[in-house]
Amino acid sequence: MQEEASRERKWLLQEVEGLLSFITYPILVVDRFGRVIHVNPAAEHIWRRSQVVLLNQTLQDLVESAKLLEWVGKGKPLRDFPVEMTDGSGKKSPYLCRLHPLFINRKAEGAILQFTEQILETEFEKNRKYVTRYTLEDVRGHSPGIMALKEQARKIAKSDSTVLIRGESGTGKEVLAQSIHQASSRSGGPFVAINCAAIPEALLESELFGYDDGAFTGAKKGGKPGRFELALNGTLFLDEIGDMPPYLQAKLLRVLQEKRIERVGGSESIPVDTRLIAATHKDLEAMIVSGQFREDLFYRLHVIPLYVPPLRERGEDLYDLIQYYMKSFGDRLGKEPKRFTTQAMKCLLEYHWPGNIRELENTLEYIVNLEIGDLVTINSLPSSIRTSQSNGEVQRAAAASAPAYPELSIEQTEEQLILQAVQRFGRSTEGKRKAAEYLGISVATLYRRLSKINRKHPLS
Ligand SMILES: Nc1ncnc2c1ncn2[C@@H]1O[C@H](COP(=O)(O)OP(=O)(O)OP(=O)(O)O)[C@@H](O)[C@H]1O
Repeated sequence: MQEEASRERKWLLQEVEGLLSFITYPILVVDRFGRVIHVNPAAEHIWRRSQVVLLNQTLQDLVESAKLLEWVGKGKPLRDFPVEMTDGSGKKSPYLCRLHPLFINRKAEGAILQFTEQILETEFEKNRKYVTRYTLEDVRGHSPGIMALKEQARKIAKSDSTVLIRGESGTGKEVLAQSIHQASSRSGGPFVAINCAAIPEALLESELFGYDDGAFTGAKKGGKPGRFELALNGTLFLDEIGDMPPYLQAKLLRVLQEKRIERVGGSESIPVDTRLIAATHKDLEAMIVSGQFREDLFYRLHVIPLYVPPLRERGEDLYDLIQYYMKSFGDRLGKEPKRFTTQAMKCLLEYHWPGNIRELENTLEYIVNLEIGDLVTINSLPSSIRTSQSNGEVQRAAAASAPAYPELSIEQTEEQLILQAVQRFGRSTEGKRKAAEYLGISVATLYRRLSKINRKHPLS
């Protein structure tokens, strides 16, 4: 068994090395401390150091960005994070970094980093970056909160007013922003996103507004357009707006009022025709009170406020999302969808999902990857969910509220479980199908048991 696992590991490692060698961009795999644990030949080439040498280095030795290491620890993906790197010939150049987090038991333990030289970016890649992946059809869920949100989004998509999307991290704010762009008359134009928390403060201004020739040392010859200009005739998505520094808040307010920008170091006033969608998980009202966020900017952004509810308030959607991700990861990995035991499904349904849909997605990816059998049991779940306090609390609360006396017979317990499941999923045909799956019995058995219960207690 152990030999088998070791063979499998060796095989996997060779596969990974083979795949990495095909990629012409430098790639680093690092652990959560930034220690390099894997590199590809393109990385050896750019730093002109062999794999053995690079494996003894850290991210900080190779890339000039303290913030990048912070993001490795956050476990969130990043696109187009600007960094500076000194290559093997001593030349310092700007690069864009893409980060794919790696998890063990759902804890961020490292990341895969890919670097693209900014000036080497092809036109194709530039355009690809500004294309959306999601439409309103992809905003999954039928809970009242999500149905109302989708309806609101459909209504406001056509207007050009500024939208402020609020909601906890991982609830799908960017998915919603992309969907609004897709449903708008600007859908033929670019969707340009920028994460105000991910871009180092010193670079944020020039990223947003662009810069003119000679604006600062190291500036690209001929200047560079900012994201406002790149989003011409399209939508600009300002993610994590609560992290925008105060001096840029003032500048953004002016741009929103005048609909014109000036590049850093430039004097020309350039008209901008862009719809703005901002998003944040922060409490902006509290930030206004503490002087961290400008009240006038808040009201400029707050024209159309939208709120994406957290997953724990979308009980009706949870079951469908679990099945959806089970199927989608199954398809991706060439595996048949697995069934859940009642106990495992109960645990997932009762968990409080602090990381929202992103956490659910990671959890299902974990299950589909690691579960060898057809049945997902409680032991197949990440330990953090199995042992989570919320589940413990639910169990304790259930135990506390259960009548101490009289004890129920097996038949009565079964009746109760069936009635609770039907109550949870509804009495429609679809609801009964879900209830049967939740209970781990066939639909026919559920119907038989229900008619038996109905005969015994005609009013239940
Ligand atoms: N309604 C949905 N249906 C299916 N998947 C979704 C839905 N909403 C979000 N997701 C998935 O959840 C993940 C997180 O979504 P997204 O990045 O939009 O969240 P966010 O609220 O912008 O997060 P953050 O505040 O951390 O930036 C994505 O991988 C996305 O595919």
